[in-house]
Amino acid sequence: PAAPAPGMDGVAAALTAAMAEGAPGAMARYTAPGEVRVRTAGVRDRVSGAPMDIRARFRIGSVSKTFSSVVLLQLADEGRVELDRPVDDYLPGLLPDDRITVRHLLTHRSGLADYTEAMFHRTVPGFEAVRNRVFSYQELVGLSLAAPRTTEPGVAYKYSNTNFVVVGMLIEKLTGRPVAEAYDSRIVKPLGLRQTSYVHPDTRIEGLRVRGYLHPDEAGAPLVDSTEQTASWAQSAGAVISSPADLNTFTSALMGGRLLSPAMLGAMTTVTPTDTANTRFYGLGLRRYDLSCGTQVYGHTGTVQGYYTYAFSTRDGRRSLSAMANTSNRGEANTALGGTLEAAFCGTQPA
Ligand SMILES: CC1(C)S[C@@H]2[C@H](NC(=O)CCCC[C@H](NC(=O)C[NH3+])C(=O)[O-])C(=O)N2[C@H]1C(=O)[O-]
Repeated sequence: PAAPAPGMDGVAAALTAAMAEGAPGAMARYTAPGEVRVRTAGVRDRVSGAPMDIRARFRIGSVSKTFSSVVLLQLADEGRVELDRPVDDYLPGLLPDDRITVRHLLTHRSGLADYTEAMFHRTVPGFEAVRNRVFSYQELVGLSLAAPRTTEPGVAYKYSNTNFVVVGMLIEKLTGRPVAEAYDSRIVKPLGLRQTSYVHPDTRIEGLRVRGYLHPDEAGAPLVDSTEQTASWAQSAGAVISSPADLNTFTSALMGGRLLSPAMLGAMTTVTPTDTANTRFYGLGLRRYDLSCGTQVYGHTGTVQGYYTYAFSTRDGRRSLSAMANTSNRGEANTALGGTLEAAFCGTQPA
């Protein structure tokens, strides 16, 4: 019998809580030296009733921002881009303010408005309007520039998907190749992430998949199967597809120093607070959560139609947790799923 794992009882309780808040299913995978622990709950497909499966693939949303950040920081390590230079030096004329630097994009301090606020103001109509649309990067930036800037460059943190759309444009300008190739050659292949892909604008999730279910704004309205979408509204800000094991590998490898120089990883993990409680922070395309037991974990969260994701590791990369619930537009389910972090990394028992 496996050794007792008190934290995993807490993880299981968090998955159950996410389901109680409306997720059809949820799952989590925790790794520590010589240890892999898995918990699953509910279903990955409401029609077939297929049970949640730890091997299944799903949309990771903004965890994709950490993939994009790693690629850009590798280019910085190679001397091909400087973080404190204006974006305008690399993409002349794209942005209306040449004070916006590459670092401002990675830290969400550019002031560029987030076009998804208007796009998804009405959840299901907004999603249905774009789920099969293909946007160019330029179109997405244009949507942002049609809205007022949120801050002077560098002055304040204001999360915006637009920042990582521009990061994708930078990667394609600097490499001369699509971001998909950069993810593949710089992260997916070197780490052997066999369940990770960037497919745009194809709408399907190939292979064993989790179906995602979007909660409408109207209470009691039926869930919307949001599995198939181009994710073109997100692209380098949120269109990667992955699995729990690959996310464990990715965050562990990143924090373990396998993807960036020590100096660049140090820059990436240099954070500023994003909440008043001083427990949530943002670095360069990377979140830091300070947990109640004193453990600091680094990674990213994701919210894309039908999927909530958490993917975090300890600073040394020796412990990691990935968790997913197949619903969205349901904050209570997201908060419940987030309870897997405290349980896994602090060993807290269910309440
Ligand atoms: C900062 C976030 C939360 S939002 C950002 C990005 N996801 C999006 O921008 C999609 C927003 C609409 C999602 C949709 N919600 C609505 O339509 C509400 N009207 C739903 O819940 O499926 C991602 O992923 N990030 C999360 C992150 O980084 O954790």
